[in-house]
Amino acid sequence: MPQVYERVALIGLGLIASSMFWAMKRGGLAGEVVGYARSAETRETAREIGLCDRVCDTLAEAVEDADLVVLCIPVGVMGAVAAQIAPHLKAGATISDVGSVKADVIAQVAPHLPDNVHFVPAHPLAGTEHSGPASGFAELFDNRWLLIVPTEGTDPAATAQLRALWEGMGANVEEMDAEHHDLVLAVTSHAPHLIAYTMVGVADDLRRVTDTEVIKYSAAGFRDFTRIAASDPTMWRDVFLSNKEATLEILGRFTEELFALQRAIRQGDGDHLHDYFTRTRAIRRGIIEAGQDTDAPDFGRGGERSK
Ligand SMILES: NC(=O)c1ccc[n+]([C@@H]2O[C@H](COP(=O)([O-])OP(=O)(O)OC[C@H]3O[C@@H](n4cnc5c(N)ncnc54)[C@H](O)[C@@H]3O)[C@@H](O)[C@H]2O)c1
Ligand SMILES: O=C(O)C(=O)C[C@]1(C(=O)O)C=C[C@@H](O)C=C1
Repeated sequence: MPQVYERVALIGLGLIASSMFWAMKRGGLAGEVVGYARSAETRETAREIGLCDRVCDTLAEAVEDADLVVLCIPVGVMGAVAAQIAPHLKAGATISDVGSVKADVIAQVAPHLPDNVHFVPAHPLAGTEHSGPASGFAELFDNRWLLIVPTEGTDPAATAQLRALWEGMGANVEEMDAEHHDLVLAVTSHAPHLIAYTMVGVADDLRRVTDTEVIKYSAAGFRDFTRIAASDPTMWRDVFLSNKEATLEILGRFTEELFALQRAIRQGDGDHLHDYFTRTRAIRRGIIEAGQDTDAPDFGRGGERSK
């Protein structure tokens, strides 16, 4: 695979940045990858495990001379970090991010960037419940979606170059506008995480009250919830505060459906329950019959997976 950028700077050395580093190395996609982490402890770990060709102690040192700077930090601090790096960016550089929310991140970051750089926001639809510099792996983005969310005036050549990088890291790339992205992700990722956090919290409260062994004897369905509910608290606090409107919209709809199911159970309305579960089963079967990985929905835009 040919080199796509001469020098890449990764800001924040957690799950996504470390996976990007290993994926770029696997594909020979960057000449040099430098990294910056806020805490000395993370920088030390990064140096120990060989994460990044060079680990920098300051933001300024990391971004100067970088052809691509990727913000791999929680969405709540994107604006503050953009303000700090802005004076040190190289003319012509591309600035991107991997944040789980797009409209708010664009609103935070764009005003700080000088006119002589390109801003190309992006979001990989791939992750795990783990975080930190040692949690990344080269295969994380293989055959997963990467959504590029161009802003007004985003340079097509800069977008094409970023697309080539993500394709080189194994992802299938599509473009989407920020508002649509945030609504889709509220349905497919943000609300499900909040529901998982709630379910695990309820089970834990129940365990404390009754002293039964809810956690110990948890069945497979609940275990899946506990995996999701183990995700990083800072990242998810920021996601909900940042994608407030779309998440509240979806949670409102969710609550209405939940009340309807609650009423059906109370009234012994088996037909309602059966019809509902038949409809949801058909959705999953439809996805499988269409030959799509359930991890990579098509977002109703006719997008075909290229691999
Ligand atoms: N984890 C996932 O499943 C996933 C998937 C796709 C996108 N994302 C997005 O990617 C971004 C990074 O997530 P992650 O999972 O790699 O998180 P992580 O917790 O593994 O890493 C985040 C890193 O950012 C650093 N950081 C926090 N505040 C900072 C600041 N003010 N200045 C500099 N560094 C700071 C942390 O110290 C940490 O090293 C987030 O915006 C998240 O929404 C996460
Ligand atoms: O697989 C997981 O553990 C994830 O939570 C990954 C997941 C998701 O919800 O699918 C989480 C947040 C993202 O922004 C993208 C992907």
